[in-house]
Amino acid sequence: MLQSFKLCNLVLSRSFSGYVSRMRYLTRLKEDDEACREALKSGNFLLYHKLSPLLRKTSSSIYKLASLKTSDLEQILEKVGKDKLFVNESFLLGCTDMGEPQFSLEVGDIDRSALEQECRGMFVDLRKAFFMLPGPESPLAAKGQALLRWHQTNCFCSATGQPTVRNQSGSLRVCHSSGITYYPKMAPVVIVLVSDGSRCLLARQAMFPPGMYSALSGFCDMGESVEEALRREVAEEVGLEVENLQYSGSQHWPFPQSSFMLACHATVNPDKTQVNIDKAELEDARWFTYEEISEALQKPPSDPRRDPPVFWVPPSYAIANQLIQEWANQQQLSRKLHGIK
Ligand SMILES: NC(=O)C1=CN([C@@H]2O[C@H](COP(=O)(O)OP(=O)(O)OC[C@H]3O[C@@H](n4cnc5c(N)ncnc54)[C@H](OP(=O)(O)O)[C@@H]3O)[C@@H](O)[C@H]2O)C=CC1
Ligand SMILES: [Mg+2]
Repeated sequence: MLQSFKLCNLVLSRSFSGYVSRMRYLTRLKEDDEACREALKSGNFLLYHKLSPLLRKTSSSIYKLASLKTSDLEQILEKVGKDKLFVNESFLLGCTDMGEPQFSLEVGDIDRSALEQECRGMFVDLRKAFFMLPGPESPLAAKGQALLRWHQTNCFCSATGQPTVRNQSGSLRVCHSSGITYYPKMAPVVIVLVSDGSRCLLARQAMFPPGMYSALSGFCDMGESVEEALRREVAEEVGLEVENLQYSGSQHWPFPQSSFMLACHATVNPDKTQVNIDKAELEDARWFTYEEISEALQKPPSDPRRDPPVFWVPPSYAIANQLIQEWANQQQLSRKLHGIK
């Protein structure tokens, strides 16, 4: 018993110190241009063509993010007529579990099909890539795109109009004229699954694919807490007052631009569930039963051409799905406790 406890502690402390040293290494790469240039010599590179990540089919016909080593990337660049120093345009993303630095590089000014051929892969729109990639790779693909997009849209100082200059890692941009430093930003968004105890409230915007309903969401206003934003959004969009907020988790969401999703559960008084929809924001909002939700969770997204559309919920990579899943699990448990089938 004692031995297994010691072993467990050893494993934990090893992985902990491994994690800590990786994070310290990344901090150094962010702050020290010279160290980052050195790291580029032994990096792993994710390529994006006009913000679409490069994917590669593995032997088992599964798609993965294509990750190229520095020497391979330099060779490919030379073959497509680009100077190998172009690797220095990359941005630092993180590092692998083995401590190898990872970078993202936009190659949109190089011929797409020549690159696809040389890299034995294909550039895929990020929304499609989310459906194709194994779970843990989607957030990395999104992070790489978000960082590239931020640099592409923050080339000038908003105070002076002068060009901003990146550091080597891409963790910031500086305007040398005003001295202002700009850091990559995400917009905070609250997302909430409202329950009345036995049903949950889902809504759809007119732009959603047919049949898809999701949890309520909205951008935080300047100066608001998560709790304030969440209560306001629910009041604005469906005219209800929520209570008992409970934090569930968070997610970086790249569509259409970088949002930082903060996901919560909340309840309403079961006697005050009449929704009053803000039609400017939402096409519909409805209460769904446990049976409807558990059926939707078990089936893949509906065929968008089906008429009338079938109800479905966001796919598993969206934090809305996590909220809905958690609510269904909690309902299932409480039904079991009360002997309901
Ligand atoms: N991962 C997930 O599970 C989910 C993610 N989301 C994401 O959450 C985000 C917010 O959802 P949504 O319900 O549409 O938000 P809101 O309810 O706040 O409605 C969008 C409104 O906010 C405006 N807006 C756009 N960008 C910003 C910003 N950065 N700050 C403040 N206001 C802004 C828009 O104006 P206009 O368009 O007129 O410029 C629009 O009127 C979206 O990016 C969406 O993709 C939503 C649900 C699930
Ligand atoms: Mg909204």
